[in-house]
Parts: sequence; structure tokens; C-alpha cells
Amino acid sequence: MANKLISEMRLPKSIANIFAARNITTAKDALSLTELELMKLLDVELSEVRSALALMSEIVCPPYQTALLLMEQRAATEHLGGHLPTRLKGLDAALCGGVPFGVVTELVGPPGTGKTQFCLKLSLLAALPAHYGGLDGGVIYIDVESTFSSRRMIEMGASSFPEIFHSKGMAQEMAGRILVLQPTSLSEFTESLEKIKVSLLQNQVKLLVIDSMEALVPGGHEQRAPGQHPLSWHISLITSLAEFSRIPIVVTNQVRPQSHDESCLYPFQVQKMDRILKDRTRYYSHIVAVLGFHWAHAVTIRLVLEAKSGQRFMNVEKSPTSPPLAFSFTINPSGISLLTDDGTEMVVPETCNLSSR
Ligand SMILES: Nc1ncnc2c1ncn2[C@@H]1O[C@H](COP(=O)(O)OP(=O)(O)OP(=O)(O)O)[C@@H](O)[C@H]1O
Repeated sequence: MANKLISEMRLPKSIANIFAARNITTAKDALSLTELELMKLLDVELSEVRSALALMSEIVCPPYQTALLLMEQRAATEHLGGHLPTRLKGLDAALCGGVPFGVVTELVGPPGTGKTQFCLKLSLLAALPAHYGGLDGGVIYIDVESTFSSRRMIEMGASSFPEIFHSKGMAQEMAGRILVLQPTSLSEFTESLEKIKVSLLQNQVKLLVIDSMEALVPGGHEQRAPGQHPLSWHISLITSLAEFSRIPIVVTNQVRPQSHDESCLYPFQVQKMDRILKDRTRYYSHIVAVLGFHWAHAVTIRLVLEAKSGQRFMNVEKSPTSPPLAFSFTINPSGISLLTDDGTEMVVPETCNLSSR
């Protein structure tokens, strides 16, 4: 902005010409001099200098917004916002209604903890007719690990919404709204993403699932220079897709420790749970998201799924609306169920302290 040309600022011609004659061509050139210096240099009255500077400042300053204006804008675009309710009462309360539109939500955890089960249920909920609380839309499910199971999804539907799934043709209709892509390589994944903007519009997509990103880059946890990660382009595209389409984007991943030192391990990687409970902050403080810092910052909500001693936990590890909370859950024919709607607040002051590493 400061490099804007004075000749394009519609100053009175007389003073604009003097600036040009003194070789003061940009707003930056003029605004870095004092009023007195300008008076001397341009040989004009103080009042003329002041009005020229005022006009330039107005043009080059980024526009400010009041909190009231921001609130009004938010209210006006509320219909573009919103949430996909997960139907897990405590989690929806923590997330102010469910998985938010327009941002990336990450599910992380080791194999078998329920990430895919959660994604299948969310897909079903997005495809469900609006009068049953769904989004009545299409879903694009990028199934990198080939773990998508339509049979399991219909089982979840029939157990959770028997009135819909037992009526003739509804299971087929719901399943028909979910487009499954199974890229087998990073280049196929790249191709799918390149075409996705059009598919989102054509199929009235209300949810995009990627299960999982990390599976695309073996050794993706290795530390690389910023911008050198093989998924850098994909990460930027996914965040911009979320903003552009205003739909929820859910991505599954794994997290790994940066070192083999046990103090840097994630709770699910530590054998003795009591050690974690004693010093939970220590374990959480060293998390490094498997796709690195670029990804860590691209994610607005991170839910960590873990299983220990036969018990499963879902932790709200990063959220703009909730403190770190832990919910215990089970997986049953209808999908994921919370054992209690009240989450346990976790004392994890350094949970989001990824960048400090
Ligand atoms: N019908 C069902 N009833 C109860 N539990 C089930 C059912 N189907 C699957 N599960 C449970 O779901 C778990 C698998 O979850 P899921 O496939 O979501 O794991 P994941 O975290 O996605 O793993 P990965 O990273 O390997 O893909 C299994 O441990 C199994 O116990």
C-alpha cells in the first residue's frame, strides 16, 4: 500500500506536480519525511502539505473495522457459517454445535482408535435429509487407506436412524450421495484435489473427508525446511477450499514424537497410563503433528482419539471455543457413543505449543 504512486492518488494537480518534480513518487517517499522537511523541499505552505499527507494516509492505511462492524458482518453472513452436529452431546456443546463449516478439523490417533468410524458417521450425518437434522448434501470421501466400508456405514445408519434406513430405497439414496475417491499415490491425490472445486459445486457437497493425509507421505514426520514438505501445496489448497466452499473439512492423521525420548511421546505411546496421569502436561507438551508446523497451523480443531487399557478417549486438544477436554467413548453398531456428556478438563497448558518447538 505504501508503494502506491502519488500520481494515482487524485491529489490537486498543482501539488501532485510538485511532488513529481522533486522525485517524490510514492506515498512511502512522502510519508517518511516530516511536514517541515516537505515544506522546505516542495516550497509550499504547511496547510497544503498537511492536506496532501492526510489524503495519502487515508488512501494507504488499511481500513479499520470496529468490533460492532465485525459483529454485524458476522450476523449478516451467519447463514454461510454453521456446524455439522456430530450427535455426540458433550462434543457438540464443546464445539458450539458440532464440526464447524469453513475450517479444517483434524482427527488424530493411532490405528484402530475410531477415526474412520467417526468419519463414516459424519458422512452419514451430512447426507441425511435436513428434517432429520442432516445437511441434505453430498459428501466427498477421499479414502487414501482404502478403509471406507459402505456396509459399515449402512449398519450405522440402520442402527441410528431406523425410521429412515428401513424405508425403501433410503439407504441407497444416502449411500448414493457419498462420492468415494481412492487415490493410490500422491500424484493421484493431487489430481483429485485439482478437480475438487468443480466437484464440490456440481454435487452440492456439504462435507469433505480425507482419511488420511499422512498415509500419502511415508516418512512425512521427518523434519523439513518450511515449504519443503511434499504436502505443502495440498495443505494450502485444503485450507483455502474450506474457506471458499464454507463446508467442514475433516482430515485424519497420526501424530508422532519428535524423538524417541519417552518424555516426548504421545500418551497412547506410553506403556504406563499412570505415569501420564501423574505428569500429563509433560507428555502433551511435546506433540509434533506428523505433517509438521504448516499443517499444525492449518488445523482449527484437533480431536485426539486414543485407546488405553480397553478404554477409548476422545480429547478436544485444539479448539477456539473449548478448553482441552477428554471424553470417554465406545464404538458400537451405531458408531461412536460418548459414555458421558461431561468432558473432563485436561490440564495441558502447553498443548498447542507446537510452534515453540
Ligand atoms: N460394528 C462395530 N461395532 C463395534 N465396534 C466396531 C464396529 N466396527 C468397527 N468397530 C471398532 O472400530 C475400530 C476400528 O476403528 P477405525 O477403523 O475407525 O480405526 P482408525 O482409527 O481409523 O484406524 P486406522 O488408522 O488404521 O484407519 C475397531 O477397533 C473396532 O473395534
